Amino acid sequence: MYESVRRRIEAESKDFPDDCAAPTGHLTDIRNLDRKFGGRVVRAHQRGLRSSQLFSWAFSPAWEEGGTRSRTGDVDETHKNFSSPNGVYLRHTASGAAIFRWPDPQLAFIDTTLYEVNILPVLTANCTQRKSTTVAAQWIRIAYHDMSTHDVNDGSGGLDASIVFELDRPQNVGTGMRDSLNDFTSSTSPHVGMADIIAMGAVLGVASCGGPVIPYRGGRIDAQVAGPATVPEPQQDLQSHIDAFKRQGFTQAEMIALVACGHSLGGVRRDDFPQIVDATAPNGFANFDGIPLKFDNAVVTEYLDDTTANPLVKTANVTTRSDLRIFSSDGNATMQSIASPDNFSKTCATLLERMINTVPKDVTLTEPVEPIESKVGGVALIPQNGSYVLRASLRRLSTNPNRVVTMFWEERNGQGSFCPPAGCPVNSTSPSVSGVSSFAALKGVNKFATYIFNAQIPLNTSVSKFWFTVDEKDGSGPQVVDNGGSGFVIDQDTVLFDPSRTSATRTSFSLVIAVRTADATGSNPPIVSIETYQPGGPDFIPTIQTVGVQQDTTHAATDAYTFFTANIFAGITAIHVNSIIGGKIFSQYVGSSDFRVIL
Ligand code: HEM
Repeated sequence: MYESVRRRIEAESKDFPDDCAAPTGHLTDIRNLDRKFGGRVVRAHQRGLRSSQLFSWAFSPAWEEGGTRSRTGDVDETHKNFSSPNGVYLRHTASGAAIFRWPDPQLAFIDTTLYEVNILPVLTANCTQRKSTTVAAQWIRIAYHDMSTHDVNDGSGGLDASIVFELDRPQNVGTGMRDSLNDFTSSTSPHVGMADIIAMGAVLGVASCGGPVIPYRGGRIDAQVAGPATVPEPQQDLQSHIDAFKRQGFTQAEMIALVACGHSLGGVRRDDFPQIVDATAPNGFANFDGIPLKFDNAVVTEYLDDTTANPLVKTANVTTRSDLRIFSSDGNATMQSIASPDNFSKTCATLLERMINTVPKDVTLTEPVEPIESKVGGVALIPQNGSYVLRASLRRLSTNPNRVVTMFWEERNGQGSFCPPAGCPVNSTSPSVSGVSSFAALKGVNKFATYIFNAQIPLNTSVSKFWFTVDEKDGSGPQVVDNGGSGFVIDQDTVLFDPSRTSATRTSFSLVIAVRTADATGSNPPIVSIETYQPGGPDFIPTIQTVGVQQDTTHAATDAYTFFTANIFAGITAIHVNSIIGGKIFSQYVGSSDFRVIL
């Protein structure tokens, strides 16, 4: 199936408009799909994106509606790319923060990874120490090295995870690179690749050591090949450093400040640079400043008052005193300007944000992703015991014991025949209260409250959409949560991932897909396959595979559905169910966060 769709993309790509029209509507063919993603499907393909990755994008919209790669600004905001000289390509919205329109697996995943109790914030919590340095220092260094391939002259390179192909270069010496990628790889998903996670690492690392909270945007695209070998090295002369930073998009003053910001944490390892760190250094490690567990201005003040032990300033090997040459290159003017804690923090916030947003010119980043106020997830429509069960959850950013959350749904068939005009109401279970990440706490979020719904829906009416009201019982009245007006649309009920019949062992999943029997038989048998996403192994490159799905009579045909099963490895973290039924393409994405919730 993928081959044929790929051929169609190639055949038809020449007359795709290159504008950013993003029509809504059903996904019926690949042409619409490409338009829906503003031409990105074809452009990504033309750039040589692996077709497997392309199809992860292409088939990513859960329930077809919404469009996963549609950025949060698509719905109601201005739609313009701004580029700054250093290759920061951002789409701006009037509101300034990303707007979550379910299903948007990209934003949902970023929110989960940054703000829920998750592996990345935990790994760097309270500026965790590791191998004489900190996790945060390792994560900031890898982000800079990955970004260093950017060239403002042609917009190529930048933070694109090309580092995974560059690890053997002397510029990237040190265990910190592989340590970091090992930390990151399980947190990737079809919509948030390694480049996005590297950028997240820098944001989380800085904040975890008491540094500024840098806004996080997603949307980077992982490179498929190595970039140029352009990471600066300590033995190079000042002019080559000025030239390198200029090519990356930073002026000389910005170079001075950015190096100071980066070298606020961590230090130099003797194993990696024996010519810089001598044998007397404790544990073979020389810190850049006297407060290595804090992202602060000590690297600047110690340099200015000459109490510094920064190895790149003081090493006996004059050739490798790169920080000294850089810091003093404008007569210390820049270092003096960032000597106060406040100026240091503000300058570093700006420059580090620019660093992580320095991306190849054809990448458009989302708006900053703040904790999502009303996050819908775990949605599944399951044929069961003579009706459907519609499962869904609504996560709110605070708890309130008085709050009443009600779900409403509307029929797909025979509208008005079953539900009143205001929709069929469904009560939630008592909310489950969960903790937040340390990063969410810095944004003022202390607890999540999640409301779970199980709506019984007749098979003959089915469901077209659902929405919620949230009443805080504080006199302000119920607030409608309806996905920006569209409701949470269940686009189709022909092919449904069935979590209730799916089973898991320690090593595998037996995934069950329900196909409506009327469409599953006859002369046009359904074609169902599952594309699976498994995060990268030792090479840090994810595996995307297509798995065949067989009709499975161990689940007796019932409730107008026939069941298909695929056996997949338990290490899979996301799936796309792709099918052609009666000549129509159907797609359902079940992302990592929902995989956990639904199963
Ligand atoms: C001319 C530019 C630069 C040079 C020559 C340079 C050089 C170095 C060297 C030699 C190390 C020691 C690495 C090791 O021992 O394995 C280091 C560490 C580090 N660098 Fe830079 N660097 C530069 C710019 C930057 C920038 C711009 C950043 C980030 C904004 C940065 C962040 C770091 C961090 C966080 C570490 C500590 C890593 C750890 O402790 O594991 N560096 N740098």
